[in-house]
Amino acid sequence: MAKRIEAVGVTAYYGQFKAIEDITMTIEPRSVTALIGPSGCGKSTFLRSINRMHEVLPGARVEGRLTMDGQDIYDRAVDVTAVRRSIGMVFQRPNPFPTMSIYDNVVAGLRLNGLRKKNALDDACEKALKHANLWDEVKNRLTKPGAGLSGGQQQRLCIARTIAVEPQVVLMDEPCSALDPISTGAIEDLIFELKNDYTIIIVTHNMQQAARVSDRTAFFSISQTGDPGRLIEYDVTSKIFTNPGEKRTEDYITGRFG
Ligand SMILES: Nc1ncnc2c1ncn2[C@@H]1O[C@H](COP(=O)(O)OP(=O)(O)OP(=O)(O)O)[C@@H](O)[C@H]1O
Repeated sequence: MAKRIEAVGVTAYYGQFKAIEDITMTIEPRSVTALIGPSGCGKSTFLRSINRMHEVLPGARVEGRLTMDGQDIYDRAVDVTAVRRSIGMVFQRPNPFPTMSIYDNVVAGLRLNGLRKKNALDDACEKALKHANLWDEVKNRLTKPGAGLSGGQQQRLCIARTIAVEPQVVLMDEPCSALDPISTGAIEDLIFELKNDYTIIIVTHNMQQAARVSDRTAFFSISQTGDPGRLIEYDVTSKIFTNPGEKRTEDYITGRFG
């Protein structure tokens, strides 16, 4: 299921503004890769370039090459919907469909893909909720609204919704920033389990979180306001946090800037 993502010379623009420049990195399957760096250095822009969400904004475009197991994500022959289905995304704020039940939230993507059989939907719903460590908490109220869950439960519901369609890669944009420490711990445990099956890329402002959950860490930064974000250093997480190769990385992780 999990696939390797390769970025070669990826540059992304909002109109004339170059937000990131020349990002080259390989993201290994069945691993967690954290993207860290000061505000505005382009972490989210890079993340959204991976599943072609960036281009949704008017005037936004991506240059360079992004591949998933060697297949060009931006190839003209590629179906954008298929890309977004195979590269799922979890956002900062839990965003369950507010009027839908827990069950309908989880199977929404499967229904969009044409799955209709009740047994198959039931099985997929249970499997995704179990995988998201939410089943026991919601199994007796599947028909109740997803919006009635706590913030942390809603985020796990969104993760269940994302993995129900069995993506190959899961992108997470600060998935815990709206959650309390206990819910954050539950999501971090879940991320650790999910990496057995998925390639996970997580943007986080929380350095301890990056150190706890990721195998590799990419440090992005900008030289000055108006400049594009660049990848400064990318290495195994323990190295980035104990013995970084770049002074800028060290300054950032020790809190000297950012
Ligand atoms: N919709 C947009 N239109 C124009 N510029 C944008 C847009 N979104 C982001 N930018 C700019 O692109 C640059 C990179 O933004 P991005 O959100 O990717 O950074 P980030 O590292 O994820 O920041 P943060 O940590 O604050 O979320 C910033 O200068 C930002 O102002």
